[in-house]
Amino acid sequence: MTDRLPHEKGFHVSWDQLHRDARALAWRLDGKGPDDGAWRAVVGITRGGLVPAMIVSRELDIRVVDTISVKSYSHQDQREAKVTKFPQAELMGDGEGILIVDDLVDTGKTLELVRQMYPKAHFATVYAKPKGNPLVDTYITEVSQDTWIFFPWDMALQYVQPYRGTD
Ligand SMILES: O=P(O)(O)OC[C@H]1O[C@H](OP(=O)(O)OP(=O)(O)O)[C@H](O)[C@@H]1O
Ligand SMILES: O=c1[nH]c(=O)c2nc[nH]c2[nH]1
Ligand SMILES: [Mg+2]
Repeated sequence: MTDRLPHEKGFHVSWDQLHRDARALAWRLDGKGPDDGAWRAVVGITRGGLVPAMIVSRELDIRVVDTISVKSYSHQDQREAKVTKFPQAELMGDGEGILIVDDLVDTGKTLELVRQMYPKAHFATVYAKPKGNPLVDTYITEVSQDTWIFFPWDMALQYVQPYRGTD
């Protein structure tokens, strides 16, 4: 595929870069929980949030890990998000002391939905675009709205032609 995406820019993230950025996110969150700085649990938003959620839970030694599954549907130009799997209700309460982690926030539709359910949770993403920025409490790197972030699980190493081409 040589056509450009409808986004002007691409931000290609390697596994190594993602690992470093997710670690930086964990360190920023360290000691910031409401109960003597501690967090009760990490909840990853599937699927992209699972990798940073695992890294955060490992760095901060949080052993309680759960997931919430959010599926986005496109109806004409409107994106609508729906929860298809909930985390444990007794664990979550109103979200107090819970770290909810995703790989990125873009339009904010996903976090908007999850925030309505757990208003007291702390929302953390590795990357953020300006539209979704107000919905996230902590993030590491901001990219412009017209940038598409390519994650390592969506990419593979492949041959590219030399800049000057071949004979
Ligand atoms: O701020 P938004 O506009 O809602 O976009 C951000 C969400 O979109 C992507 O997930 P996606 O729904 O593509 O599913 P996936 O994580 O399973 O890949 C990404 O992982 C975020 O969860
Ligand atoms: O891989 C992705 N990159 C993005 O920039 C993005 N925005 C929403 N959903 C996304 N998925
Ligand atoms: Mg996602």
